[in-house]
Amino acid sequence: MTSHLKKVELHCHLEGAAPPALTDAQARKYGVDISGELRDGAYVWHDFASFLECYDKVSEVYRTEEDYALLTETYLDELAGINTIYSELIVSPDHGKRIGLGADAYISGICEGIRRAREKSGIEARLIVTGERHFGPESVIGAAEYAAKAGNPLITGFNLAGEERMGRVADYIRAFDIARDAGLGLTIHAGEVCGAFSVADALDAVRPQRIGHGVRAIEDLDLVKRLADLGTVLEVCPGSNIALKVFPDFVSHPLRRLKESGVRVTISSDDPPFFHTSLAREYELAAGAFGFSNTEIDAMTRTAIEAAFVDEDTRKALLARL
Ligand SMILES: Nc1ncnc2[nH]cnc12
Ligand SMILES: [Zn+2]
Repeated sequence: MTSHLKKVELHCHLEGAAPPALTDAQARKYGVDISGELRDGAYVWHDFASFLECYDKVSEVYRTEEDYALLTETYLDELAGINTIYSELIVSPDHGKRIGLGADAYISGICEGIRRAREKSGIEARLIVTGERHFGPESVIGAAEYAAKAGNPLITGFNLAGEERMGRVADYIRAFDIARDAGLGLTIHAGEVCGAFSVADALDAVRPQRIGHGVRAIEDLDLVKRLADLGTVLEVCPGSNIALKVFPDFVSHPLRRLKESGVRVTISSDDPPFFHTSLAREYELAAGAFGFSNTEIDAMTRTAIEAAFVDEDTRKALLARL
């Protein structure tokens, strides 16, 4: 049983956390036909590409600052309700721009949601601005420039998400240089849809502190040793990996092998309702499907706090709450 454990999440896409019932209400409010993407209370997709399309379409029904405040508050309230003390939300100012809301209002709504949730439960949250590979390298540079110039203390990291099969990490070095120079923490989606080469690419081109997923590093044991030696933290999302068929089942999922090889691993939910999961379920899977003891799970949560993109005072306070 893990319900009593304190929890931390480093990898959750904000729009990917949108509860289907809320999305349905939003679609009705704006008169958007979302029946192709949302049916019988579940999001509809059949592979990684159609998942990304579904994600982008769902995002389109969140249109105002208040919509984003509500979405953020709703998700953080859910996390706080399962004893989560810290959450990093992956956000995409490009989505704000695409719906005509604009990046500033998009971020401002999200920050209001964080403020409301923190006031109720004390949950801490930070934002990881992401560029989306499938929006092209120029847009990724734009996202990095936005994050760097925002001067928003809640924006503490930069990520690269989206279609991993589009381009190589080296094509995005400029964006990461901008983010690094601004003092942002760096993480990259790699080794999810693409194999070990993609994780090696991320280390060679950028050397981020963390990697989103990274689980297909298991295909190259020298690379696994490199990750362990560097202390790179993996944001592992087992439920997402199984839903997207990165691995056929939990028995073949490499979370335990990576941990036992000395790689620093953490657990997150990625896009919970899209993958029929939740952070609560991911912690239960860690105990059930992967057989970790509560002490081992607490150690992963501690690793997540150690790797969180926060100032040292906040890190100390979070460690004290564990
Ligand atoms: N699992 C995932 N991989 C890459 N990009 C994403 N955007 C939302 N979820 C994602
Ligand atoms: Zn992700």
